[in-house]
Amino acid sequence: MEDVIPIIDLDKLGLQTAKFEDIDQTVVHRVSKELDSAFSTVGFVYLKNHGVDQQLVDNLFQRSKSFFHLPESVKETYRCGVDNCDGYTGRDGEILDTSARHEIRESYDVASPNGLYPDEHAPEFRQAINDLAPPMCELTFRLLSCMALALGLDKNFFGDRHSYMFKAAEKNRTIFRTLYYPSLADTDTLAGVVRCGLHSDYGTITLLFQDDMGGLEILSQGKWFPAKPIPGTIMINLGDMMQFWTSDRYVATVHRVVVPEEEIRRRTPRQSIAFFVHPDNDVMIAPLDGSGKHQPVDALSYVKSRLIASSYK
Ligand SMILES: O=C(O)CCC(=O)C(=O)O
Ligand SMILES: [Fe+2]
Repeated sequence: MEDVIPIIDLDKLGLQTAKFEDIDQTVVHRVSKELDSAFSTVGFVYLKNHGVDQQLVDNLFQRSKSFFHLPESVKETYRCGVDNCDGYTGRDGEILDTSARHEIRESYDVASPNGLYPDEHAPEFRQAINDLAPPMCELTFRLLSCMALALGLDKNFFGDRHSYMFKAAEKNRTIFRTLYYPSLADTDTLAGVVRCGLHSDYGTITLLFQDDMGGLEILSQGKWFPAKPIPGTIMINLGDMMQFWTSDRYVATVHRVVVPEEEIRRRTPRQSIAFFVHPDNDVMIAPLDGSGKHQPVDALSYVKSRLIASSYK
């Protein structure tokens, strides 16, 4: 199958260059253009040479697995809701595609270093998140600067509107989510059962790590394409709020995670880690070009409306 998702080499824009100010402007310019082109067409990109330490990523995959292997009754004590944005969501706890009968997925969300962590039952989970969060935030700020430049804005335009990213849930709904798709029984292969129903993400951008199982697909120009895992890369996709902000110049592409056809892959659990970047709660999202293409909405009201629509329990 043809590869529709471009790979962008961050080169010196990766975290191996300590300070954003020291980065070669030709690299910033190239990456801005490449992000602009990807976000205005397919809505997804792979980043290579991003500089996020793979050991920190592997560690979070491992610590997450320890949590998800706990008994359901223990995991349920950390249950998440629309208002308390930290915690666990079990199978069918969130239905992203209302035509799906079941979405067989588990997740654990945290919105800040001080949120609800399963310290008693998975003591190393908190540290694993909090080791990976700072590089994720720094990389995000660099990407937001490139996106602002590509749109002819001040380079700090988006960064200034994400100032509480992963700092305080009452001020910003950026979510670090670790996902676990359990082994599926034969009865789970019936029509209408998916690992993750089709949806677009709600925020500005999403940074995603996936294991090597595959199953993520994106809908582009009316066709589904696999977004296969490429080791060492981070997948970035655009969310609805950025689509509104840019008056649909950038597209929040619909995606899903399907149940694998091969039995061996169906029986194998899948894991991924998503960093859902959201603007500060009180930021009004209104088309930057002044067009009336979308109704202005504040970031918090928007995310809450989407959580309610996904019958988040
Ligand atoms: O698990 C994945 O690969 C993607 C999950 C996803 O799209 C989401 O949680 O928004
Ligand atoms: Fe998604």
